[in-house]
Amino acid sequence: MLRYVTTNPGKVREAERYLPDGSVERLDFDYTEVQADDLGPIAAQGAREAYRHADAPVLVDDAGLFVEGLDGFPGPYSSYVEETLGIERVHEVASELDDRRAAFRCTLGYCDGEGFAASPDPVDQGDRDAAAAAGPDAAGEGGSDGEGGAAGAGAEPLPVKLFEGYVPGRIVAPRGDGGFGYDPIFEHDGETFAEMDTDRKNAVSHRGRALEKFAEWYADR
Ligand SMILES: O=c1[nH]c(=O)c2ncn([C@@H]3O[C@H](COP(=O)(O)OP(=O)(O)OP(=O)(O)O)[C@@H](O)[C@H]3O)c2[nH]1
Repeated sequence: MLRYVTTNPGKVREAERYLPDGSVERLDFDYTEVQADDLGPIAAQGAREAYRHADAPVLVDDAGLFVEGLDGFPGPYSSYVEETLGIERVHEVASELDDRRAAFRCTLGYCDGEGFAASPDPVDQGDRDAAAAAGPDAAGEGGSDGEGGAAGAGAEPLPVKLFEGYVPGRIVAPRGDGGFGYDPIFEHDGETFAEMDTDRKNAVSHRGRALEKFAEWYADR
């Protein structure tokens, strides 16, 4: 059984659509988020910590909103900024900007305590190029994020497989009641994410893109 590791029920609601019924359960575990200017190392280290905690295969979901006119802020700090400033104030700050383009990014980190057979990097390079404005290069493959392992100095870190998704949009005044987090102020293709139902959001969202890549790899592995 795969554990989808998050304290955020909104993420699980979206993820369930991609994973076969009964194959996944939520693990409400608040892993340590290392300080990094990118999501990859946070998801990788989180996956290792969650795997050690669960002693079972885990999938960690680290996400963030990258505002172009703010050089990618809040990015990896999105959760903290949502809790402290709140999304209305993020919108106020963004409304002062000439450039209100933004992107959501999601990095999934999978760890089952085993190594992975050599395979093409599941991170879609095209997505990454398109995301140039949305933050620094994020993803890599198992163990390539440079994090230390838990087993002690000199030990190999537990391998982690990363899957990344990205969606472009722009910051607008809040609209809509659905979704969670920054959804009301993030517009993609004329609609905010909070105006979309879960299926429609999944079809275009950063999390949907990352989950699609993960689900395909997971089914074939
Ligand atoms: O409008 C949104 N639509 C999304 O699809 C989305 N995905 C993430 N977020 C927000 O970005 C931060 C991520 O932080 P985050 O990855 O650390 O997650 P989190 O703290 O909510 O839970 P956990 O999974 O870490 O336990 C938090 O503020 C989330 O609300 C989103 N906002």
